[in-house]
Amino acid sequence: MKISSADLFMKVRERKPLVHQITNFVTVNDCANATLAIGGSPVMTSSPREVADMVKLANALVLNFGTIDDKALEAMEIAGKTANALDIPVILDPVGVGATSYRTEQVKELLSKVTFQIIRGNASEILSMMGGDTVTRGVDSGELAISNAELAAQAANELNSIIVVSGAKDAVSDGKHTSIIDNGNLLLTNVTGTGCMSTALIGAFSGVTDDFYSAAIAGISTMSISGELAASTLQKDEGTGTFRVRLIDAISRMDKEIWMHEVKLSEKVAN
Ligand SMILES: Nc1ncnc2c1ncn2[C@@H]1O[C@H](COP(=O)(O)OP(=O)(O)OP(=O)(O)O)[C@@H](O)[C@H]1O
Ligand SMILES: Cc1ncsc1CCO
Ligand SMILES: [Mg+2]
Repeated sequence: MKISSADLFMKVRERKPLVHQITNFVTVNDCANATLAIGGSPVMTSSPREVADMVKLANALVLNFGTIDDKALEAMEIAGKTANALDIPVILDPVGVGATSYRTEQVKELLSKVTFQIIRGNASEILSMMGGDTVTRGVDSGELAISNAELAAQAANELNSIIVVSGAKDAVSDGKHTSIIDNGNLLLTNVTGTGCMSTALIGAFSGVTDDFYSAAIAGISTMSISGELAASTLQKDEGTGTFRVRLIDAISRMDKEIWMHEVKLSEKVAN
């Protein structure tokens, strides 16, 4: 598992996958820059009249619930169905699901129409997608009793998708295997969109392989390791603004060697 994720860095930079993202207006620019930094090519378009044509050109599709409205949801359904028909991987970021009934109902609706190869969210969002008691506050995660690894494994079985639960420890599961990534830095929670950007990275890696488990690990671990590296460069008079810029620097410098040196990845077989 470790080796196949490591090999994806070069593949992304060689192939420059086009990652079509229907995403939120808060973090759209950061997601485009994160995609470029890892070697992908972003396109962020959301008109229901255009998305079917755009997704046909794409290597991966990312659907992000951050600022959904009825028009964006219409575009997501069209793009998602088109991608499914063409075997283009679809990745969901269920931002804020659990906070309001609109988000929770609409994500269920979309799940019934579109197949997602990977779903990445924080623990509250993933729990809410399984019908659990909601602890999502706005777009941030609350405290849960269940570990991210257990949650990811259960959600993978229930939702029939590879699940990434991000947090202090990130977990990736296909329901049979669960991997834990013990990288990260608290500063990642003080800059908006680090979760959205990690989903964009997962999209880029999914555009160059059909090993979506390895793509999910590569994407989320790139964000967590880049957070550590960016934090380690901060001087006394620097804060979250500089951190945000250094984060993109670290993503743009990430490669197989750095990743192999920094990643704290453990794999276990669930149940
Ligand atoms: N307590 C923590 N300590 C260290 N790293 C963390 C912590 N919580 C989250 N992270 C890291 O922050 C990144 C984003 O994950 P997070 O769970 O905060 O996403 P999110 O809630 O969807 O964020 P957003 O909605 O702002 O985009 C991941 O790389 C994750 O590992
Ligand atoms: C702050 C915020 N609100 C809606 S989307 C978003 C970006 C982080 O998910
Ligand atoms: Mg999020």
